[in-house]
Amino acid sequence: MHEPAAIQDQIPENHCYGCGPENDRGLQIKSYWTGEDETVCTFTPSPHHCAGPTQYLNGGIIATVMDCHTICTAIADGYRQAGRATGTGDKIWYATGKLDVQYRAPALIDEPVELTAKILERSERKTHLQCELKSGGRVCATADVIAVRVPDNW
Ligand SMILES: CCCCCCCCCCCCCC(=O)SCCNC(=O)CCNC(=O)[C@H](O)C(C)(C)COP(=O)(O)OP(=O)(O)OC[C@H]1O[C@@H](n2cnc3c(N)ncnc32)[C@H](O)[C@@H]1OP(=O)(O)O
Repeated sequence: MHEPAAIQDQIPENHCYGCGPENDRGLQIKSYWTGEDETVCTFTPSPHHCAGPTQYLNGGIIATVMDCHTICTAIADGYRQAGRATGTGDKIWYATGKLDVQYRAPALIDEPVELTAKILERSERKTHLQCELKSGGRVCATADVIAVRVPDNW
């Protein structure tokens, strides 16, 4: 069961290409909590997001949606840990310190991809997450991500 609002719609002033509602030429992914430490996102590719062969999704787009889904999860978790609703009070930002993607199978361009993110560990300065991307019912990519907390003026 999803919380009513997407995480990205609660984070203010985000112009990110992958996840910023303020970027009308961006991918505008939406992520939702499914549990204490887990989130999901469904992304529907457009034909121009293709790889060399037109039936498969481009690897950079795969990395982008995994990056944005996990970093937005870390940001929302930062607010949760602070005991605040996402986007309220002083801004909490995380940037990608590490994004290690394993491409395991080609992802189809003409089907939505399903992403899950799981928080493995968190400390004051960083959050360690794992991400899985499925297409056509199989795992096509996994990622190991370190989100690092950055100041508002980053
Ligand atoms: C207003 C701001 C907006 C921000 C973005 C909006 C995002 C919206 C959503 C966007 C979604 C898309 C998001 C994007 O696209 S974000 C864009 C892509 N990312 C970047 O451009 C990041 C560039 N790098 C930096 O700014 C700094 O190097 C960062 C901030 C990453 C670290 O800075 P700094 O070096 O000063 O940090 P520290 O030394 O105090 O270390 C702190 C802790 O972090 C650990 N660590 C650090 N690096 C790594 C690493 N590579 N692997 C493993 N661990 C690492 C480190 O060991 C330490 O841990 P501990 O020893 O405490 O245990």
